Amino acid sequence: MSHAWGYAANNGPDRWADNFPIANGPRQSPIDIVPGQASYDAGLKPLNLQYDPSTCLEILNNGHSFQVTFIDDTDSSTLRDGPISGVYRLKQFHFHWGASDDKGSEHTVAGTKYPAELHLVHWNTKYPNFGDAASKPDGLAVVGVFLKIGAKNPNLQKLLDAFDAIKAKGKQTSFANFNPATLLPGCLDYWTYDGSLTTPPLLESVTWIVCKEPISVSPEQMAKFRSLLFSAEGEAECCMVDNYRPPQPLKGRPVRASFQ
Ligand SMILES: CCOC(=O)CCc1ccc(S(N)(=O)=O)cc1
Ligand SMILES: [Zn+2]
Repeated sequence: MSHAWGYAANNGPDRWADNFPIANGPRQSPIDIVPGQASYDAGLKPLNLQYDPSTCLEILNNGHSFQVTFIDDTDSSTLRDGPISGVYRLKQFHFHWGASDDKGSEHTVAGTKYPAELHLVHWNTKYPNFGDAASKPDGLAVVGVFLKIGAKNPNLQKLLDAFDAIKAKGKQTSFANFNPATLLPGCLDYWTYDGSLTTPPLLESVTWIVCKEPISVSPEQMAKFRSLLFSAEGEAECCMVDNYRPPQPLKGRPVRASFQ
């Protein structure tokens, strides 16, 4: 029985290709974004994010990150325009972070790592559901937002205040009326490229939309992220940190910028 994937030496990113050979595919994520090599595309539209807080359902520890899940049976919380065509529905958002403030993001900018990265995961409504969309080259769109050490972020704090109920793997609790738009930066300039899920099954179905401007997180708030556990209740405690995949080869892919 192969052990489940994770971020440890024996099941981490360097071992994922053992069970998921697409890990060495042509459009893997994340990548290092080099601003000087990105092409400004005047045809790229502004992002159109419309989120309804009443679609917010629960917050859970899935053993890899913490995730806030949304009701996605209507077009109440959607992403339109930007680099995509059609309507994509918000399914969930989650984060990746480091054991210290010098690492944690998945995408990097000219080699710079941020302490954390937010992913807002949307699926293309031309397909019947998330699972089906995740297997299509234009099935998913993920908005990435970097977190930078600075002032306490009151909107992030609403998430962190729920952590006592989801400390261990498999724990979940109801989480209502949260507006994910409060986690977006003021400026929605972005880079975009064709990529993949950054965790197994690493499916090459993601249009990545990475915001240039970070949001703030305080050192104390980062410490709260690191208080979550990879481990379940009754298991030896293992702090949830360094749950990020490093940048992958670009393999000739264009990276476009919505700004000059
Ligand atoms: C078909 C089942 O696939 C899944 O459940 C994938 C979930 C999943 C969603 C988003 C991401 S990320 N870090 O690339 O934003 C990784 C994994
Ligand atoms: Zn992610």
